[in-house]
Amino acid sequence: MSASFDRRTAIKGILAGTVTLGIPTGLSALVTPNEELKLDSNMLKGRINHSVARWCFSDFDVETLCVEAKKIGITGIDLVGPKDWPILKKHNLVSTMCNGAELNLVDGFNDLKFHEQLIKNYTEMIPLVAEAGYKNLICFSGNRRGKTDEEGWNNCVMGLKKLIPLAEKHKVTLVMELLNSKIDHKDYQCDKTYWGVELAKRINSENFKLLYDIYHMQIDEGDVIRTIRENHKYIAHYHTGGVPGRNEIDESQELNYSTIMKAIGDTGFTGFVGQEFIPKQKDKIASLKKAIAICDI
Ligand SMILES: O=C(O)C(=O)CO
Repeated sequence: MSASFDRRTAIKGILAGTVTLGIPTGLSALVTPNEELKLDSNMLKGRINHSVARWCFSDFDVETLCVEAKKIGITGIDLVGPKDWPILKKHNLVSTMCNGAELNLVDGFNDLKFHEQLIKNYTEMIPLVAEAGYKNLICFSGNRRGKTDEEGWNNCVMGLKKLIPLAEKHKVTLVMELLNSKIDHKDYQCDKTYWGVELAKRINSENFKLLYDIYHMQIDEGDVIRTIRENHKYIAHYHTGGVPGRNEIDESQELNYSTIMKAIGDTGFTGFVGQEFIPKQKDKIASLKKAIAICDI
């Protein structure tokens, strides 16, 4: 039996539902760049809830991204604010990680001088998120700027604790993103899982959690699966991205996303995994489709 016959048989099996999608040696290894991957929402196993980060697909308008995302089984769009929520609603998609209350990534809750503006922004945004029926609102530590871990934790606790009663009342979770400070976000303070987890422990509310960005954490600390297993109760959301380069999450990069997804699934996670890679291939939707196939476990 030729290798190409094997591959075609396996692809047919996937389409017929007799071969499992997302196995580590599976779909990504079976589909060459020239072969179209057939994937639609009915073919997914449903153990992972899929979303996609709006900014990575900024070549498309929000409406087009909604249409294309829906076709391949994505049910949420990450990092959109109130202006675009009506478009998502029209397509029955969830705003899975709302944004719009943050100042930016470098000026965050770890610095008292930003608290007045941040508390105003989040106090206005939390009820809007709840009214729209959404759950997660992103926030950032901000850059360290010479602060010790302890100073950063204390300042974040002071600012965030003022918002937690409102978040609890509206059943909205404030989600702080872990970003790497080695390559992409030099000096960002919430750059290691232990730092975010310690903050979550001090805030001690189900309405404060972490966004574990697999791309960023592979760069800054590695040890992805063990870290997820040990800390999943503090994690509300995951982001993907190929390492190095933050491009496609396929065989061109170092992480085994199918295995990571299985580990996430095994923790009983019911939130969303957002694709947050910058597609390098010309057909960006084909890249997104393949990412969903890899993460469908
Ligand atoms: O800007 C980044 O690097 C992010 O991951 C934001 O979500």
